[in-house]
Amino acid sequence: MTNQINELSAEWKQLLEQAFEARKRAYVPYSNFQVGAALLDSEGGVHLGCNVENAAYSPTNCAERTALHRAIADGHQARSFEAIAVVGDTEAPITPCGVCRQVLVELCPPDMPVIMGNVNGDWRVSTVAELLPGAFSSDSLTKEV
Ligand SMILES: O=c1ccn([C@H]2C[C@H](O)[C@@H](CO)O2)c(=O)[nH]1
Ligand SMILES: [Zn+2]
Repeated sequence: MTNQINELSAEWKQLLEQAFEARKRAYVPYSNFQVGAALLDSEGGVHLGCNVENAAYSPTNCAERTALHRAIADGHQARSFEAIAVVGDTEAPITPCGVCRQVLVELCPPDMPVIMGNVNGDWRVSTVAELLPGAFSSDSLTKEV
């Protein structure tokens, strides 16, 4: 089920708008598919990301990971984030790829909202844990011996 943008809280609406702006910076000579992300930190700061592609394809960085890694590099603590918005030109609201879901699980709280939108203003919200059920995470590496 999707919703229209005017039903969002003001904070999430603003985050989606920032993701929409970040999308314009995408470097996408191969797919021509622009994606933007905006990550809200615990102090109210916003970290923008766009997808950055590569001729060798696999080094391509998605918008979500650009924003997350940028925030970590700027000194923010893993799992201190409050929300992320992502926007792409998809028919339904864009949905993060599997690699980004794994990175979201690593760096964000499990109940953190992921606000997914498209350029038409459709949106839906899920949480990090809902997007990757049964995730392999840091917990999986801790075993009593
Ligand atoms: O949630 C998504 C889905 C795709 N992409 C990028 C990767 C690639 O550059 C292009 C096409 O898959 O879109 C993102 O940045 N985020
Ligand atoms: Zn991705």
